[in-house]
Amino acid sequence: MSVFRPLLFKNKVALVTGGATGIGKAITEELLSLGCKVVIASRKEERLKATVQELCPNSNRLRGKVCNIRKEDQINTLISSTLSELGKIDYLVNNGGGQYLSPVADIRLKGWDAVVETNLTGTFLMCKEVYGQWMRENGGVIVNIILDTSRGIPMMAHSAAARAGVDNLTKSLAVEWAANGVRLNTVAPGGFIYSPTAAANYGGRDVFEKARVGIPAKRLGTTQEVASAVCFLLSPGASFISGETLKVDGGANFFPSLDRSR
Ligand SMILES: CCCCC/C=C/C(=O)SCCNC(=O)CCNC(=O)[C@H](O)C(C)(C)COP(=O)(O)OP(=O)(O)OC[C@H]1O[C@@H](n2cnc3c(N)ncnc32)[C@H](O)[C@@H]1OP(=O)(O)O
Ligand SMILES: NC(=O)C1=CN([C@@H]2O[C@H](COP(=O)(O)OP(=O)(O)OC[C@H]3O[C@@H](n4cnc5c(N)ncnc54)[C@H](OP(=O)(O)O)[C@@H]3O)[C@@H](O)[C@H]2O)C=CC1
Repeated sequence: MSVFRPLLFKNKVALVTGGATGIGKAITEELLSLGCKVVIASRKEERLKATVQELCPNSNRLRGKVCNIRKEDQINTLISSTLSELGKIDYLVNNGGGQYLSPVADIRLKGWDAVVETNLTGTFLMCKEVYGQWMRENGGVIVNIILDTSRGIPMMAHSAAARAGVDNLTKSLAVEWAANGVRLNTVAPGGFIYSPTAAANYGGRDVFEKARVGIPAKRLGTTQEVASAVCFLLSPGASFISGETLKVDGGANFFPSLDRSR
């Protein structure tokens, strides 16, 4: 059940990358329930179609658009087609991203570049394009999803470096674009938010279950718990918050026994 007041969100237009699965899908569901129109964008068309069919089969309040955030021309088209169909973009959620597990010594340059392009460069391009085409003149709110990198992330060093870059980029943009009415914040889920798609990338649910011991609450986080944080930061309730990083980790960051290398 949503904790937000729909009046604050009604008829807002939101663009959510990676919005067809996992955390992005929970954000999409929450925004739809609040009355937003939502565009979800990612690489795999079949996932987009399935989510549109599941969440909004009989209305065009939810649209799926294929876009690889590593491709500048595809981002340009995503933003321009959203604006021509829906007339505005009030909210951008840069949630699409990911990585693979590897010790640093085994990461090849091509793999490093793929992860940095996906997570850091992709977020930079999305922010720059939505600002240039809409938010510079009209304002808006951006939330960037990262990983909590505050203690480094062994086996995911490429992604940790890229996400720390996103966190810092967010702070610079929050200052540069404040006078244009644009707010940006970062949400940092702490490692273990269970979703079937996330688990599939890392060998199944067991990998996530093993993390319970390192979480003070002794449970995994849910995708809805990340979505709530995102919607708070999008809402007018956060209208004087910009450049901040909000961890959603059940306090795990303060729990020293967490062994992140497993
Ligand atoms: C332990 C639990 C952690 C929980 C916390 C985190 C959770 C999450 O983040 S959940 C989100 C999970 N979802 C994803 O990670 C999906 C998105 N990920 C990807 O798409 C890939 O990991 C990507 C970012 C690297 C992009 O892959 P792809 O489009 O396939 O990239 P390329 O074809 O350009 O490959 C480039 C290069 O990258 C290396 N590489 C890619 N995958 C792997 C792998 N599984 N193992 C080792 N190396 C990999 C490799 O060098 C590739 O080049 P080639 O060797 O020539 O193929
Ligand atoms: N689950 C967790 O414990 C945590 C997750 N996160 C982060 O949260 C975000 C969502 O992850 P989660 O929902 O768990 O996992 P998912 O694998 O379900 O989500 C990743 C999404 O990103 C999309 N995506 C990946 N690469 C690209 C690309 N190049 N262009 C466009 N879209 C892309 C994927 O769609 P497609 O493959 O169709 O392109 C997919 O929808 C990610 O950034 C993840 O790293 C952070 C901390 C913890």
